[in-house]
Amino acid sequence: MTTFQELGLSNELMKAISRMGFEETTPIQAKTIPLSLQNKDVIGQAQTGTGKTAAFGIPLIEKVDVKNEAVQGLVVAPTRELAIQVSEELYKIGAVKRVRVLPIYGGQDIERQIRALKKHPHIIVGTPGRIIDHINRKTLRLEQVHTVVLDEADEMLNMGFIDDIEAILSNVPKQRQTLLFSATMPEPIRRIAERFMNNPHLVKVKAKEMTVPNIQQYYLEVQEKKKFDILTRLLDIQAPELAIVFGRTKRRVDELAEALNLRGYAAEGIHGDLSQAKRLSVLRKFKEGAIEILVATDVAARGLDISGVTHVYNFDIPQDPESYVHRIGRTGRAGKTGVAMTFVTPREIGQLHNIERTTKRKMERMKPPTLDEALEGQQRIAVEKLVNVVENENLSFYKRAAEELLEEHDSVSLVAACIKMLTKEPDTTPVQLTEEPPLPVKREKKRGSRADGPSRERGKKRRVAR
Ligand SMILES: Nc1ncnc2c1ncn2[C@@H]1O[C@H](COP(=O)(O)OP(=O)(O)OP(=O)(O)O)[C@@H](O)[C@H]1O
Ligand SMILES: [Mg+2]
Repeated sequence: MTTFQELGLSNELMKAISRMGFEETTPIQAKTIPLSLQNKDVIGQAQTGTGKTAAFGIPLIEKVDVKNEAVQGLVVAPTRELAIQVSEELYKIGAVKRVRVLPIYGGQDIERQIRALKKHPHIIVGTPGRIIDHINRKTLRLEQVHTVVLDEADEMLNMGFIDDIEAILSNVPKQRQTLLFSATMPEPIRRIAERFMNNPHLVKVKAKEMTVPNIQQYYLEVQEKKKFDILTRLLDIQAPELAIVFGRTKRRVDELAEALNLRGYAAEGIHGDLSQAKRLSVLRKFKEGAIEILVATDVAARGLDISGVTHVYNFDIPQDPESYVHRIGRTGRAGKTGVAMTFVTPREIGQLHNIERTTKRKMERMKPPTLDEALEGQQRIAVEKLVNVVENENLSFYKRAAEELLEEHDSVSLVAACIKMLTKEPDTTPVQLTEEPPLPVKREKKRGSRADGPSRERGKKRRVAR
């Protein structure tokens, strides 16, 4: 284990890092921070939730000259939510040093961003489209940028952002450092990376499997028509603290969120067709626990770090192994445990094996639970609630009534009645979901072909809207 002290960081950074509660470096941080501090180009690959943001954020912030008012660092991320989250983490790392960090992304009032850009941020974190917008309007100047980070670089290429990235990089000095981070680095990205980078060091945190060991992975073979009933039974049995349910298309996400609400769950959907304000408010409510289930397309699969996500459900099997790795990586972060459940229709078993081959990890088969098992699950939750009240609350006010009741009824019947009243019986309200055709059988990964409708943003041909 390496401590941050051993990396020779400034006192300002040390103070900020200890305020963030980080004690030791994670492996990717220990391996890449020294290289980045020496201005080397780095391709960093490590499992989800293992601190890649700070791995590029710490050296980036360390190298900022706060007296210089020019933009010195540029971080590019594939989604708006991720740009915001990364900028928040960089802000924390740079809080003591007083580094100014600004997120810029589509869907936010451009005039407001222009005003914020005039306040001389040192670091910009943005999505490709909006960064280009500002470059073209000359409201963002990048001549003094010394470090460029591409977070989730492979996803940006999947989404067809390659031309945008090239355009952005052509506005940044050639003598710069380029850092590329992701949990997955399929071969094509490494080749393309060579074009953007100068003799990059490939740092891969050695792991037997592509996914973290603290996520339990299961699959359930389920007929398309039965998926929804099985999902709600699982929710009743597993009682996740916070859960993310991934669906394949925007329509699917809308329908699932509505159906879950019909059955009494606090769920909301997030996908690329919602307004930015709506996307942010849904995510905020989820983080605060006001909704317990986030239903999402792959737009929420990458990078998002939400503590308390205990379960990920792949209602539809992901289109490619990389997507699987990132989706399930929304749980089991920073050493916590998590559970991932993937539904597979009989015709999609080939895709399941394809995922297992790539991740080098077998998912455990789980039998779909019955309605009785769901009821047992709910009963168990009721019992836990009851025990919790017995052990932790002051019941003196209720004891007299209890004693009177016990004179007329036996204690077992009374407790059974309490449990019955507290148990939420599984809801079987009928719901309507449009059937999704199974994924086509394919061995080769096809890029940029997620069946999630055409993109509305800047409509390039390979771009995927989610
Ligand atoms: N050294 C550390 N000690 C403790 N916690 C850390 C450390 N570094 C990062 N973390 C925390 O771990 C969590 C995951 O970090 P981060 O989001 O950077 O992961 P990631 O590797 O980028 O994952 P993904 O591949 O999903 O994007 C965050 O909450 C972060 O604050
Ligand atoms: Mg990340």
